[in-house]
Amino acid sequence: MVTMVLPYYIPIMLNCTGKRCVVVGGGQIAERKVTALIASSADTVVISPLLTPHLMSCYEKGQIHWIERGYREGDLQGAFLAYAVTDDVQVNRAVVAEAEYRAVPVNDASDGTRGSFITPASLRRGGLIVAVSTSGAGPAVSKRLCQEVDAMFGEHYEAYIDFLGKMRMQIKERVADQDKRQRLFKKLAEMDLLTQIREERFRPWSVEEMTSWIDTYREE
Ligand SMILES: C[C@@]1(CC(=O)O)c2cc3[nH]c(cc4nc(cc5[nH]c(cc(n2)[C@H]1CCC(=O)O)[C@@](C)(CC(=O)O)[C@@H]5CCC(=O)O)C(CC(=O)O)=C4CCC(=O)O)c(CCC(=O)O)c3CC(=O)O
Ligand SMILES: NC(=O)C1=CN([C@@H]2O[C@H](COP(=O)(O)OP(=O)(O)OC[C@H]3O[C@@H](n4cnc5c(N)ncnc54)[C@H](O)[C@@H]3O)[C@@H](O)[C@H]2O)C=CC1
Repeated sequence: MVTMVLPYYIPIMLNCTGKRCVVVGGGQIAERKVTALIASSADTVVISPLLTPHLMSCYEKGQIHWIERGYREGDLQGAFLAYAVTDDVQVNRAVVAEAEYRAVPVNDASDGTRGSFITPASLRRGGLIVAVSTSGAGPAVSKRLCQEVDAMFGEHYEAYIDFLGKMRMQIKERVADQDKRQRLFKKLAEMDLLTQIREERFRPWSVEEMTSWIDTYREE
């Protein structure tokens, strides 16, 4: 019998804004990783002798830096995050080795188990992120499951998440007592707004409505 032990991955949400993220390789897979980095306003550096037309247009628009050559040891200096996404397994291995030496988190697209992190399939609704991973066992399945979840979550989730964020801010501003805050957050999470959202009856609250809700429930 073949036994396969998958790594026990820890899911995290990484804030790459303004951070130097180095992508080694400029092909189709690099394109996927770079698209996410650009969206996150990372300081994205692509090292590759060639770029896909899409990556070239990102470069022309000033969305990425491009180092037009093959990878060299030392390229990960000052990196916050690294992706080894060339079609040359040896190069990807060398990138991973340098990343390990420099303690930079690294993704190896040609062998998930070699890098320190893998990329889940994901969907967004404003601040809501749903990420799906199979720990590398079946990336295409991650993609399909994510599409299924995508179909379950209507566009209205964006308004809901926006509402949650604003309410949380109001509660933090107005309620100093830790226990009271906790109770309000719990109450907020329990409110059946999702039914309203699904039935398209959800209407964003005004600040006055938010503060009056807080005042009503803070002493319970
Ligand atoms: C380990 C991981 C490392 C990483 O890249 O982070 C990895 C590795 C590999 N993928 C391979 C193949 C494919 N990958 C996809 C698609 C996606 N792959 C993604 C992630 C990951 N892929 C990480 C694990 C994720 C997890 O399971 O949790 C997604 C989710 C996110 C993204 O890439 O951004 C993205 C969907 C994006 C979307 O939703 O659209 C498809 C399907 C398609 O492209 O339609 C195929 C072909 C079908 C197949 O092979 O299953 C191969 C074999 C290469 C070869 O043949 O040599 C390897 C190498 C290996 O097996 O280690
Ligand atoms: N993680 C994933 O979802 C998937 C991963 N893969 C893996 O990812 C690898 C890359 O796939 P694609 O992007 O489709 O390949 P591709 O052939 O489109 O692109 C390869 C890129 O690597 C660059 N490159 C080659 N040697 C280099 C070097 N020494 N230094 C810097 N850049 C160099 C090339 O210029 C090219 O831009 C595949 O070989 C495969 O192992 C493949 C499919 C899915």
